[in-house]
Amino acid sequence: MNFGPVSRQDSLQLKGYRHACHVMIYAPSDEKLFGKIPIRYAVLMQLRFDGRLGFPGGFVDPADGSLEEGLNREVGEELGAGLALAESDHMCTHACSTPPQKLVTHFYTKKLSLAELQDIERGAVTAREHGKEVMGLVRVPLYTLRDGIGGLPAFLSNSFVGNARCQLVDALRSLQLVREPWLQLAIKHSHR
Ligand SMILES: O=c1[nH]cnc2c1ncn2[C@@H]1O[C@H](COP(=O)(O)OP(=O)(O)O)[C@@H](O)[C@H]1O
Repeated sequence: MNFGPVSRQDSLQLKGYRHACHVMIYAPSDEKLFGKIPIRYAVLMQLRFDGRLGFPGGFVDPADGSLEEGLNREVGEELGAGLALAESDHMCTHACSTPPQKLVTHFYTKKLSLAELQDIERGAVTAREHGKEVMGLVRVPLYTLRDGIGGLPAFLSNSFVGNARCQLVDALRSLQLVREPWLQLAIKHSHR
């Protein structure tokens, strides 16, 4: 699937496309792995029913009224959390015209405190779609271990749905959650 960037506004004029909205929830963390490797940020993704990784969210129905109302409905079903995501949380939009479906993906990011993010993790196991469409939330390791593979490079080697992998890398870069040289190395050493 080939996704290209498009503005949120222009994407809404596209004919025959379905729209999907997804959100990356993250929080600063001063925790350390094994007491020494800084975690720096907790970043949430989810393991989906199809075995791939993606972000919370989904298709927006015309009945939803707005993209953000659709996103909040999907997030409620998947996480059981009322996040009240708004247009100001929007980060980027991409369109893909490759068959079988014309798709626009809208991506949002939301910074929370670690305590708020942990509340979402706890609540997610009681959400409607837990164990069905969503197999569980996962945190993205942002560090790279000494072997050069463990951590972010190995995580990026997983299978991702749609353009979720690009959304993750772009967000880590633009929000400066991972420093550029480490991000470059992680991409280079991932099995993709
Ligand atoms: O995290 C993501 N980022 C980008 N695209 C995604 C992500 N998750 C799913 N998609 C794509 O968005 C569309 C909607 O998928 P999803 O399974 O989230 O919707 P649904 O829960 O409404 O069925 C699918 O075409 C899928 O390829």
